[in-house]
Amino acid sequence: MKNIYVVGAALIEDGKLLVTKRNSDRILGDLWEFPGGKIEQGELPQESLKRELKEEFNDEIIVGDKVTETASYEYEFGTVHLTVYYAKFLSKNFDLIAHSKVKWIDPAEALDLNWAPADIPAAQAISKVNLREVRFDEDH
Ligand SMILES: Nc1nc2c([nH]c(=O)n2[C@H]2C[C@H](O)[C@@H](COP(=O)(O)OP(=O)(O)OP(=O)(O)O)O2)c(=O)[nH]1
Repeated sequence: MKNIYVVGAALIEDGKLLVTKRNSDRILGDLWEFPGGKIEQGELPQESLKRELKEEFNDEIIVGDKVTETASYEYEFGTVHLTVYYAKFLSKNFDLIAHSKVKWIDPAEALDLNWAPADIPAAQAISKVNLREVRFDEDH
């Protein structure tokens, strides 16, 4: 089975979480996810995340701590190992290239979305967090 290493960003602002819906024509189309993508050879996960957000939204981000441990899910096309990191925007262009929809939600609402299956542990973890208390290195 093919292993696919993926990073996602839990982008937060004013206590809200940004969630994105995958375009219909992609693998796992129309499911909600954390924006991000595959880790490429030689990249640190945090570097992949910054590159993906630049590609997908044309935005710069700051990457913080992991939301929870890496979750693995066996899809028919391979096993995705997904790690989600807290992040925040430095710019906000939001060019929608890979997504059909984005919205800001309260953490508790994360439990109601139709997520890509690998995302469910991270979504559940975030649903219990007061996002206003999430700190980034530069805040210390
Ligand atoms: N970006 C992202 N991908 C996820 C999440 N959850 C999840 O199972 N995946 C899967 C979907 C894809 O198989 C893989 C990430 O690849 P990707 O986002 O680059 O999407 P893709 O395969 O459609 O694009 P490509 O690089 O092949 O062009 O991980 C998530 O929260 N974010």
